[in-house]
Parts: sequence; structure tokens; C-alpha cells
Amino acid sequence: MRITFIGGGNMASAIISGLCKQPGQQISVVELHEDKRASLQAEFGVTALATLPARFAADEVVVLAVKPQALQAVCQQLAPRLHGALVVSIAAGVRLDALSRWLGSPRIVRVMPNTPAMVGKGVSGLYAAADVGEADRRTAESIMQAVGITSWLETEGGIDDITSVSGSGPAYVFYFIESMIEGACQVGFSEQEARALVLGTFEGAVELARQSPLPVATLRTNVMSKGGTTERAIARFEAEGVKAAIIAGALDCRARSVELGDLLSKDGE
Ligand SMILES: NC(=O)C1=CN([C@@H]2O[C@H](COP(=O)(O)OP(=O)(O)OC[C@H]3O[C@@H](n4cnc5c(N)ncnc54)[C@H](O)[C@@H]3O)[C@@H](O)[C@H]2O)C=CC1
Ligand SMILES: O=C(O)[C@@H]1CCC=N1
Repeated sequence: MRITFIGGGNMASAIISGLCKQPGQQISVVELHEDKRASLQAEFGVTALATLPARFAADEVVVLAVKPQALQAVCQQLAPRLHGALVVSIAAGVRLDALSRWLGSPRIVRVMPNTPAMVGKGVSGLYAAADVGEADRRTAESIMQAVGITSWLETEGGIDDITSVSGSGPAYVFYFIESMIEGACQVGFSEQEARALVLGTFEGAVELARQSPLPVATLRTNVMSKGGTTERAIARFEAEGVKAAIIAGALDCRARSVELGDLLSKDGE
């Protein structure tokens, strides 16, 4: 498969990193910054270009991986060069009606990936309009399955929903990890020890949650002895509204995705 990424930043690098381990992929990246082009080429062996190719072919895939705010201009440059190539957009917020208007093509799949794609543990949501063919759906799905698990969404609003869970979710988890590392350092562990202890604890807890038939809340209460140490920690989390804040943050995240859609799916100047 010939795949060209437009934008070679954090998310594109994460997907490329997983994808280039698969045989038979011809991957190119169009990236404005020379230093990023050099490192993408050196790290992943991909072809890195400073400008868009003159034309694509109908059997190629173009992945839009620039910031949502840059997308309209990129689509307008791409439109005369597409020649029927399949477009996969990973941009948050920007909706299919705007993308198809800017690209002059309805052959588009929207994908909401996440950065653990870099280690083959990505979670991606996909959505396409009803008139996008089965072969194009399978192509987009196979790209994302090369770097993790995929889930088709029934409505375009599902992309906003999944952004607030798995798209942005790694940042929530890293925030929790950062906080636990800071706590461990305050107890007296070195940064290195704290990192190993916290990451080991996360890995163990996730694996236990995955393998256990018990609800996650029961796994939590199983750690909390009556009158013990964990109970004291969780009581503080509850008193400080940690759970409520995480839920509210996820809802704010979803609202921002809708808001970006309202702002960016209009035609700019
Ligand atoms: N970072 C994440 O965890 C996720 C990001 N996304 C989406 O992925 C897209 C990219 O996000 P990031 O990778 O985080 O941003 P980024 O800023 O790291 O990467 C964007 C890249 O596009 C390049 N660029 C800008 N204009 C260009 C142009 N005209 N031609 C070629 N390259 C151009 C920039 O130099 C930059 O390297 C966004 O639309 C975002 O909504 C989606 C899911 C998760
Ligand atoms: O923060 C953002 O807007 C992007 C979309 C999902 C994760 N990062």
C-alpha cells in the first residue's frame, strides 16, 4: 500500500512508527520542518518531502495529519492533486461535510487514533459516510489495525465521543502517572525508582483488570482494607473530587471537539 502522510508531527510519527514495522508499506511524509523530515527519514526509513507530490493515484492513501486549524489550506492544495485517492483524516473536530467540500471528493474516512499506536497499542475510532465503499473502509481499518485495535462508529458524533475517551485519554493517564511519580518522589524515592514502581503498578493493575472477571470497582475495594492505608488515600481523592474532575474533564474534551467542529468546518476567508 502507498500511504502519504501530510504532516509528520506527534500523531503521524506514532502511526508511522507502528506501520513501518509491517512489510509491504510504501510510506511518504510531507512535512514543513526540515529537522522533522530528517528524523522521520532516519528513524523510520520513510520518504520525507517538503512539498506535496504533483499528483496521487486512485490506489493511494493520503492521511491528513496536520493540526485542525491548518486543514482547510492543506485540503485546498491537495484537491487538484488527489485524482480519486482515498483520504483518511485524523484531525479532531473537522467534519466530513467540510472535508469533502474542501477536497472536492467524498472518498474520505475519519479516524480518531491515539499515540500508543507508536508501540502497537493504539485505539482508533473510524467513521465514514454511507456512500464510502467497503474496500475503502477496509483499507483505512487495515492501516489502523497495524498499530492497534479499531472500532467503527455509527455516527460522526461518535468521533467526538471517542476523542474524549481514547483520543485524548493517554494524556489523562500520563497525568495520573506523573502525579504518582511526584508523590513517590515526595516519599523519598529517586525519580528513576519512582518511575519504575509507578509504571510497574500501572502495568500490573491494567493486566489484572483485563484478566479478572470482577468489576474494576471491586478490584479497587479489594485493595482497600477497612481502616487501612488505601482507604485513607481514596478518601482524600473523593474529598478532593478527583473522580468527578476526571469525568468533567472528559466531558469538556468532548464539548471542545464539537466546538472545534462548529468553528473549523465552516469555510475560512
Ligand atoms: N497528538 C495526538 O495525540 C492526536 C492528534 N490527533 C490529530 O492529529 C493531527 C496532528 O496532531 P499532532 O501530530 O499532535 O500535531 P503536530 O503539531 O505534532 O503535527 C502536525 C505537523 O504538521 C506539520 N504541518 C503543518 N502544516 C503543514 C503543511 N501545510 N504541510 C505539511 N506539514 C505541515 C507541522 O510542521 C507538524 O509537524 C491533529 O489534527 C490532531 O487533532 C488525533 C488524535 C490524537
Ligand atoms: O488534543 C487534541 O486536540 C488532539 C485530539 C485528540 C488528542 N489530541
